[in-house]
Amino acid sequence: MRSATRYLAAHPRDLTLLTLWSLLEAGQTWLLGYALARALDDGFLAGVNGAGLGWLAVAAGAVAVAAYGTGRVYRCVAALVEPARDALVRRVVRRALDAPDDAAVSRLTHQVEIARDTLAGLILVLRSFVFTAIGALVGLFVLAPQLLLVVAPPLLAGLILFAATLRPLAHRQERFLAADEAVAGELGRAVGGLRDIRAAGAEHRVAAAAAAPVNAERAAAESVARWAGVRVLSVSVGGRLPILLLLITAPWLLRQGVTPGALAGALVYLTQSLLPALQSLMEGLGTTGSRLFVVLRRLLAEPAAPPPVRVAAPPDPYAISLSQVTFAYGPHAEPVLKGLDLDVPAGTHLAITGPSGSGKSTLTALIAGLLAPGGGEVRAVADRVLVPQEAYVFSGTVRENLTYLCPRPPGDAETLAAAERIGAAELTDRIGGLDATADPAALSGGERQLLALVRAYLAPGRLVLLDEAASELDPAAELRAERAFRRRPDTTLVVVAHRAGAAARADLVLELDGSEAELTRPRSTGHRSDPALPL
Ligand SMILES: Nc1ncnc2c1ncn2[C@@H]1O[C@H](COP(=O)(O)OP(=O)(O)OP(=O)(O)O)[C@@H](O)[C@H]1O
Repeated sequence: MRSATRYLAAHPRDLTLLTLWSLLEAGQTWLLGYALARALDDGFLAGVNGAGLGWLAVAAGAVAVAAYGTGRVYRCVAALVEPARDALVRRVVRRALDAPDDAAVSRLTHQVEIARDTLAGLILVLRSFVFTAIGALVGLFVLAPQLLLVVAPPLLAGLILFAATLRPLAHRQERFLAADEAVAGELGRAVGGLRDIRAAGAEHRVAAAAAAPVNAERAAAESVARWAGVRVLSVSVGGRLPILLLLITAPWLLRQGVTPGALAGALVYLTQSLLPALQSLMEGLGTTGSRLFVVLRRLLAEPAAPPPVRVAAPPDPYAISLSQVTFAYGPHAEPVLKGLDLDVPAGTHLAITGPSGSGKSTLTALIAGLLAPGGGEVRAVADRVLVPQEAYVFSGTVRENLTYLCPRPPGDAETLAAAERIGAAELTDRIGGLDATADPAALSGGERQLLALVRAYLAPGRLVLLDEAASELDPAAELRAERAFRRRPDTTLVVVAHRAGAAARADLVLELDGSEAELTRPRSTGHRSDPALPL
């Protein structure tokens, strides 16, 4: 409620327009009863049929004018609701990128649309009730103030009763939904294991376990039904009791000087305007409101953030230092790495090789801090950039794609120079320059990898981890990109390499094989003066 009020307060213009157009509706409500009263008193009952018909024509004209206003109202509601929907979509996408889960697509499509529709419905219903009530109450007062004495008290009592049901009913509906989900979860598990349940003769135990959530759901449903009953009572008190009272007190009202036309007009206000508006309000707030409440809660709930992996700084002169690192993907899984020690001096080019599944990507993820070791310690310099095999290119300009890892965007000359060094200059030209839009689907795997490599080159990381990041480039292009990183000042380069040449070019080679690891220095180095290597 608070965030909805804050949101509406942030859109004063649309809210003002909505109010102004809604006033037309209030005017029509008022005119409907008033014109009928006049048509009777000054027209048909006074024997002047022309005047009666004239007043009825005025009422009909008012309906047409109000219909125009209603059309405008819909536009204002759209202007209010669409930005809310966009904000929700942004939030859902950000959350899905931070912590992807299976429900992200449902949230993005189904739930956001429900939120938008229900929010629009709610604004329409609330607004309609407020303005209809204003129009009807003003009309009653204008016809005869005594009418308000009869109508206002039950109407007020009904509204108070209704307001009192809002919170308890919403809570009970939420409890019911939670109970419903618990039943679905319990039954889902049981259905998945039906064959085993029958084989083990465990039907009674499973049924007993399912009884608790089923009973809880039944109790929750009964509680919702009780409060829904109170809500129906509030419609009767607020919308129907005034009609009854008006009929019962009709003789008294006539004695007080209220005209028959005014009485008929009052009945029109009550039956044609107030009662339907009250019913829509209760229906709207009751069903739509709770739906919105539940959906928004889900959409806005923050996911449980995975605990950050802390990677401490390595001792000098190393960029990476691993001691006795053990890692397995599950408590009962074979360890991928077992007791691995590795010290990589800053400025070194390390190649990690080994057969498929030997743990090369796992090791780079541990160094990058994406995985936490099960045992031992991983230490690495803080500024790191990891380029995975699946290069990520998004629909945006080439410039945005190349520079989005830079805290301060580099100039165009620097960006183009980086593209040139990596060997992507021809590609950026072909796409249409830095301002052209990159279409990820139209680029080949190798082209996407080139863009990701330039992005990593421009990023401030002193430790660059290339996990088969050039696997789709031809050997010459791969060599060029690799050389660019080697020549980049103050850079430690770790390359996961399948090609033999890539390993031969490195200062150090870590060969992984099962849980064994061997660190060697290839014979053909000599392009760089290494600090004392821990071999
Ligand atoms: N998320 C995961 N959950 C469970 N097991 C995984 C997961 N990721 C990798 N593994 C397993 O861990 C082992 C090492 O995988 P990893 O991807 O690190 O090997 P790799 O040497 O990089 O392989 P490749 O050369 O094929 O890319 C493999 O047996 C793999 O099946």
